[in-house]
Amino acid sequence: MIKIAPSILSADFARLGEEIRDIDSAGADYVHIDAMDGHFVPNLTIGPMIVEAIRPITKLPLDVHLMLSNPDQYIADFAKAGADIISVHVEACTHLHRTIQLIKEHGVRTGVVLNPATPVQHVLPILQEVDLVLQMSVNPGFGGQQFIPSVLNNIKELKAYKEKNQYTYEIEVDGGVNPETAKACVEAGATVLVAGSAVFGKSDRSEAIESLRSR
Ligand SMILES: O=C(CO)[C@@H](O)[C@H](O)COP(=O)(O)O
Ligand SMILES: [Fe+2]
Repeated sequence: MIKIAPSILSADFARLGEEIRDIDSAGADYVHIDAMDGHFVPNLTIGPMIVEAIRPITKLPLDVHLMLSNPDQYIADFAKAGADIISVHVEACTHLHRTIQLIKEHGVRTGVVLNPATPVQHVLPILQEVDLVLQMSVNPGFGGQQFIPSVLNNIKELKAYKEKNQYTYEIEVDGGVNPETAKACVEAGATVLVAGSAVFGKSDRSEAIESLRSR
């Protein structure tokens, strides 16, 4: 069963609580939270205080995608705020293994993220250690961008490596996912689909989530 992780970056922030309750009752599997620092990516968004505020609203796992130049500095804060999964960009981590261990020490599930132009080879040594691999299908920083089809090759490689080594990591795709691009992602091996505009841009969130899941 494919999991759907609506990205609250495209939610109405003035009604964030209601928006999260809405996707929860509409059948979302995770709440995807994009934390951006204005340095690693050219945008500023959500910090641990917002994660803490969201935590009591839903029992869904909070899937926190860190787009920060120095993720180590904030992992404890996001963990204490209630994150269930914390994913860090391989491009931002000088000592990736150490960063992944730090997330584990806080009892949080771990994820590693690849930008569209990052070769899968860059994460192979860490795949044994992570619960999730997040393949970006747009350049990170903004919602509502167009899907980059070349990432499908990365997804296929991640799936093949997982099967060959009998690993259990989830393969999550993030950026420009809609019912059309979702089909290709799932065929390539994606198990979790992040969708911002394709869920929050629609008035009927149940229908939006279902059309992604059934693509
Ligand atoms: O991490 C990011 C963007 O950097 C994403 O999670 C976006 O929020 C996805 O938005 P859509 O492309 O689905 O509108
Ligand atoms: Fe994201």
